[in-house]
Amino acid sequence: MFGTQMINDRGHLSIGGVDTTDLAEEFGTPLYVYDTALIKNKIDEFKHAFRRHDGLNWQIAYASKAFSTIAMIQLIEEQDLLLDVVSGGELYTALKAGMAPKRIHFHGNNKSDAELAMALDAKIGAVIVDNFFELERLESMCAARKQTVAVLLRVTPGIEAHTHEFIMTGQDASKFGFNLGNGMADRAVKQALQAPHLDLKGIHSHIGSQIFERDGFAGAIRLMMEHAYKWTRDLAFHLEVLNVGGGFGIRYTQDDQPLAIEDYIDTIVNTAAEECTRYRLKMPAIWIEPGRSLVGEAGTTLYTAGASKDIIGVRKYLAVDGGMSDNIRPSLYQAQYWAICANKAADPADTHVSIAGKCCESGDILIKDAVLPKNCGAGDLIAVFSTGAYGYSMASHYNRLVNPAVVFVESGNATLAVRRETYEDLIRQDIPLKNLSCYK
Ligand SMILES: Cc1ncc(COP(=O)(O)O)c(C=O)c1O
Ligand SMILES: N[C@@H](CCCC[NH3+])C(=O)O
Repeated sequence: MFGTQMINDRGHLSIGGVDTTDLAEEFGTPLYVYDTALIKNKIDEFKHAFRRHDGLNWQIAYASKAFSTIAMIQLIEEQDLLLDVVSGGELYTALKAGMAPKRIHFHGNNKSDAELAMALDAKIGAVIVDNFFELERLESMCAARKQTVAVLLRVTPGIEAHTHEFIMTGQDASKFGFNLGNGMADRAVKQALQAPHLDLKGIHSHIGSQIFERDGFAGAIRLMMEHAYKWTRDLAFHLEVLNVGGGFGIRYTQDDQPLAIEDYIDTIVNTAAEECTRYRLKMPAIWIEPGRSLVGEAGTTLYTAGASKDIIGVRKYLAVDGGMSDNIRPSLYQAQYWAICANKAADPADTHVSIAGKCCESGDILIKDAVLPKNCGAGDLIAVFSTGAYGYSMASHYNRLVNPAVVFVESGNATLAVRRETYEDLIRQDIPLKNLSCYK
């Protein structure tokens, strides 16, 4: 179990000192429950890992794509982190939450003019430029506004991180960034240096997500520093910032063994320092952008079990009141999760079942091989762990299911952070046929 999760004296799972059966009763299911103390602990672990490196200039920006709501961003601001956004919607949420614009960085491989204008209007801290199209547009938009903006260039180091192919981003064939290997990044640096309204601070790479090994980070940094050396020598460009993105792995199942946060940070900082010594470069500021590793383990989804189907000798299904609409990751990446029966948490888990979602897709299976107590069935509460990242943020309305509520729990208190959608919310943007002029 993670953070403040424990089995209380009623034999129930409790999180943040709150019994999950009480949460289900008060807020309904499906329900995303966030252990905010655990989020703060993770933030502290990252800060501590950096502070061990004396004299290092560092920054942590939370990648809000992992879980972006007003309350979450306010928690991030309160913890003194920076914020990454990748769309106008994420930027809007951040600004509405009161995040200081200077502390926001804007990513994305296809930012629209409207999104760039929104970022420039707000005077955000930095734009991470992904491609030549954006580089040119950003310079001309800034010129028209007589405004300068700090930029990093996203580079693709040509590293295949050991993770699911859908969440690898550092390989040569990636849709993201300027390739280091084929001269694209060199041209981008030259072009950015010549752009009078772009203040080139450094480079950024993000090699992928849910990474359990050091090699990918170290390899990417070596390649980036080799190029930084060439840019210093040939273009008199000194790298102020080396942003190595996010991607730090977390525990979804009991078999997962991610590195300690310190290990990731030590690898990053030590590799950068070694390369600076090798090339006689000044150590750049090290920026990171964790998403999953800050919020993933802090999130638990509570479902109520309903129908079951026992195909003797094949498989037993237990269906819950949510599914791929609140957690697309099992269907999209074959992601594995761990679940327990939250109201029978002290009972021995000895029966293999497939926890099925309620969407009209055979692939809507949350956990193919869960192990639950024998008598866990209709009406029981199922807790799926580590759903805090890319669950709520990737939720859909498939089958017109409403998005679940989100509650934050801490020190025995539970507070609603996002209301459950209503059926009325589902049809709010719909326009009746009789009002469609083309139909008349
Ligand atoms: C550019 C960038 N930064 C940061 C992240 C956050 O990654 P993670 O949630 O794996 O830490 C992502 C997502 O993978 C990303 O694309
Ligand atoms: N959404 C993905 C990770 C991609 C993150 C963005 N680059 C996941 O759930 O694992």
